[in-house]
Amino acid sequence: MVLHLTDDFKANAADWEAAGVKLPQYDPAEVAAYTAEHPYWVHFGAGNLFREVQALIAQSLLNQGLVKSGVIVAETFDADIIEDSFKPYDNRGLSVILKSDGSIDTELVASVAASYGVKKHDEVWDGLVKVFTNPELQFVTVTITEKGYAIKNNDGELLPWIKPEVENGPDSAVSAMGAITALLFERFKAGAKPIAMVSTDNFSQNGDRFRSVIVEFAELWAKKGFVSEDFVRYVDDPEQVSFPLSMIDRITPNPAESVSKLLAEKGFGDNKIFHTAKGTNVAPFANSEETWYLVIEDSFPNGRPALEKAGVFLGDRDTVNDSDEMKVTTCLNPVHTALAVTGRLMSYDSMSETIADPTLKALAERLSYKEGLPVVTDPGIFSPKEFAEKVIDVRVPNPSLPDSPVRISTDTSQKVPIRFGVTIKKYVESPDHDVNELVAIPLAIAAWLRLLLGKDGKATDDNGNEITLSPDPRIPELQAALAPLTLGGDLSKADEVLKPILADTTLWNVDLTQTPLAEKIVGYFKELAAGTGTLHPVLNKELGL
Ligand SMILES: NC(=O)c1ccc[n+]([C@@H]2O[C@H](COP(=O)([O-])OP(=O)(O)OC[C@H]3O[C@@H](n4cnc5c(N)ncnc54)[C@H](O)[C@@H]3O)[C@@H](O)[C@H]2O)c1
Ligand SMILES: O=P(O)(O)OC[C@@H](O)[C@@H](O)[C@H](O)[C@H](O)CO
Repeated sequence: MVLHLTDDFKANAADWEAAGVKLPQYDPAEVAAYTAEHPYWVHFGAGNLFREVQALIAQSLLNQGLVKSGVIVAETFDADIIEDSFKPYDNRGLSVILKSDGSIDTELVASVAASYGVKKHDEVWDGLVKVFTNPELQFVTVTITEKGYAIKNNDGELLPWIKPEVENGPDSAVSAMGAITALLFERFKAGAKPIAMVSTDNFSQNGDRFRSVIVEFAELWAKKGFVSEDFVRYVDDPEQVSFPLSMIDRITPNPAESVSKLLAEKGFGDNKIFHTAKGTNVAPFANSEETWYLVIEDSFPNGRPALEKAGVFLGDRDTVNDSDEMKVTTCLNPVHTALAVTGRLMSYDSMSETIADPTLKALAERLSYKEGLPVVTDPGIFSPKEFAEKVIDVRVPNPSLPDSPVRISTDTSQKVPIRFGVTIKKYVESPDHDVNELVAIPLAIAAWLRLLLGKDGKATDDNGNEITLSPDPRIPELQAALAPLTLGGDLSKADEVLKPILADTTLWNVDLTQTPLAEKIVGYFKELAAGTGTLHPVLNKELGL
C-alpha cells in the first residue's frame, strides 16, 4: 500500500505504523478549525528548517495537549513553496531524521494549520491580516535567511524592491520586512495588542537586527505620513512588541534525492522534490539530523505556551546571546563555512567528505578549538567545548546526512561578518589575545577569495575543473573586483586588488587592512592562487601538519 500525507492516518494507522512512521496524536481537522479562531503562532519562511524545528515543536505541544491550535506558516519571498509543497498535501509533511548510527526516524507532521503564500494584497493577505489582528496571537518566528532582513544596500540606499514599498506605504508591502511591518500596523490599528517577534535566523543578536529593521521601516512610513508616530513607538516598545534573541541549531540539508528514493522504497508516495523558480529546494518531506537546539530569550509580552515542554530552552538575554555566539561565531557555523569553501575547492559532494579529509579536519579543529573557543563566553547551559567536539566528531561526519558544501557556501558574503568577523574583532579588541595567532580564519578567508577567481559565477576548483559557484548576492561585485587576478597567472597586483575587499567592514566586521591579517591573507591567497593542487600543501604547511 502506498502511503500519502493526505491519508486519513487514523483509519490506516496500522499501515503507517508498519512503515515505522510516528503519527500525530490529535485530529488535524479539529486543530485547523480551532486555529482559524484562536491563532497563537505564525511562522515566516516555509523552508526546510521550519519543517524540522518549528513544525515539530508545534506538533509536540499538540501531542501533549498543551495547545489546541497549530502553527500558521507564511511565505513572502517564494510563494511557490506553499503552492508546491504545502497546499497539495493539506499542509502536512514528513520529518525524516537521519541519525549518525545509520538509523532513521520518520514522523508525520500535521501541526501546520494554515499556509499563506503572499504575492500581493489579495484574499491571501486578508487572511493573514485576520490572524494578525487576533488578540490571541502570541508570537511570530522567522527563518528567511540573513539577506531577508536587508532593506538597504551597502551604500545605505533602499534596495530596488523595497523602495516602492516605502514610497507607496503599507498597502503595497509584500517583501518580508515590509509585509511584517504592515501586518504589525494592522495589529496596532486593531487595538495594539502585544506580540513577540522571534527571528530564528543564524546571526548574532538576530532579534536586535530584526527590531532595528522593522522600526526603520515604520519610521520611513511615518515620515511619509502612512503611519503615526504612535505606531513607531509601538514597534519600538519591548513591552508591546518584543524581539527576543534566539539560537537555533539543526543541520537541515535540502531534501535529497537519496532520501526521496528511500521513502519511495518504504512505500511513501509523496516524495517529489521541487526546485522553485526562485531557487528554493523543498519537498513534502524534510531531512535533518538528530541533534537540535532552540534557545529563546524569554520575552513574550502576550504570553506563550509551555515551549520548554517541547524541548525549547528559554533563558535570559545573556544566556541566549552567549549560546548564539557560541554556535554561530565559533563552534558550528564558522567550521561549516571553512569546510564548505575548501570543500568546494576540492569538489567534495558532501560535508562528511570534507571532514574526512585530514587536512580540512585539522583546519576545522584549529578554527574551533584554538581560535574560536578561547574568546567565547560559556553560556552556562551548554559546554562550548563539548558542543564543538560533537560538531567535529559526530555531526558533520554523519555519513547519512546529505549535506553539501554547495548548500553551505550559499550566500557566504552574507555570513562571513558573523562567522569570522566577530571572532576577529574580539582578537583585535582584546588585550589578552594577539590577532597574529590566527591562522585558520585567515586561511579560510584566503581560500574563499581564491574560490571566487573566475567570472559570471563560474570558478575553477583545485583540480582545475570548472565549477558553478553557489548563489551569493555579492558574487558579481566580488568577481569583478578580483578580475585582474587569475588562477596561475600574474599575482603581482594581489595586494592592490585585495586591499579594498579586505578593508570592507560589511564583509569582515572590521577593516582587515588595519590588522596584520590583511598581509597574512594576501600571502595565503597568493600561494593558493599560484595554480591548481595548492590547497593541501598550503594548508598542511600553515597548520603544521
Ligand atoms: N538549514 C539549516 O541547517 C539551518 C539551521 C539553523 C538555522 N538556519 C536558518 O534558517 C534559514 C533558512 O534555512 P532553511 O533550511 O529553511 O533554508 P531553505 O533554503 O529551505 O529556505 C529558505 C527560506 O528563506 C526564504 N528566503 C530566501 N531568501 C529570502 C529573502 N531574500 N527574503 C525573504 N525570504 C527569503 C525562502 O523563501 C525560504 O522560506 C537559514 O538561512 C538560517 O539563517 C538554517
Ligand atoms: O543556513 P545558513 O545558510 O545560514 O548556513 C548554512 C549552514 O551552515 C547552516 O544552515 C547550518 O546547517 C545550521 O546553522 C546548523 O544549525
